[in-house]
Amino acid sequence: MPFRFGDLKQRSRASWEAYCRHDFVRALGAGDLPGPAFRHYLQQDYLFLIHFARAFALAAYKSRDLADLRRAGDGLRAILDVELDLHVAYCREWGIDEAALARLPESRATLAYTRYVLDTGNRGDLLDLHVALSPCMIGYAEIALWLLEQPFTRLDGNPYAPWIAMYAGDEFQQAARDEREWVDARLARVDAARFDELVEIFDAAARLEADFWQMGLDLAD
Ligand SMILES: Cc1ncc(C[n+]2csc(CCO)c2C)c(N)n1
Repeated sequence: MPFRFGDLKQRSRASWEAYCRHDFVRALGAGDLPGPAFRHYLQQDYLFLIHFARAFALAAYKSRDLADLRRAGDGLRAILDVELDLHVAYCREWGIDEAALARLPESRATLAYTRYVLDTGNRGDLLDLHVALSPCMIGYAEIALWLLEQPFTRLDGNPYAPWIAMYAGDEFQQAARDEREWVDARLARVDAARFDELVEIFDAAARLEADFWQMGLDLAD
């Protein structure tokens, strides 16, 4: 049986659940996440996105054919032209201006996660890097859809409703599906020993995503 993305989730179930069902996520859905926790998360996410963009540049470097090179280039451009602009606008609504973002000290959770992804890509190949990126790329899309199904989620008067709508929206859902397809196609060709290595990377990245939410809740530096 060829391996698929779902097998990565299955093998890392505890870490994946801890990430996707985190208290921060539930509070976003219920609309009762304290404002300072969201603001702290947003600020650190700005720094996260900058390193994430670098990871796509690394994916370009690690690409062996034009299709993968284009995919990496498109991902990098999407972060620079769409994601970061949206993020800065979102921060402004939450009273954080861009000059303040540029001066932010990086939290340990941001440092750990982003540098782990970059190191994984540096020492490994393009599949290692994509597996390290997949909890971010695919997890947020799953989280947004899950929230829309939960009885505790309310959208009326929820200050986080635009956040949920953005990740539940067609553009993000399509990007997540594309990523999943790419990973599925590559996983279909790996043996069990190689899959074990990839599970280790996936599990670490999922744990680091959960730590990122926790950093927001704890206002941790
Ligand atoms: C900690 C953290 N993890 C995941 C995302 C979500 N995300 C970041 S870039 C991207 C798609 C590429 O354009 C997605 C889905 C985030 N914002 N912050």
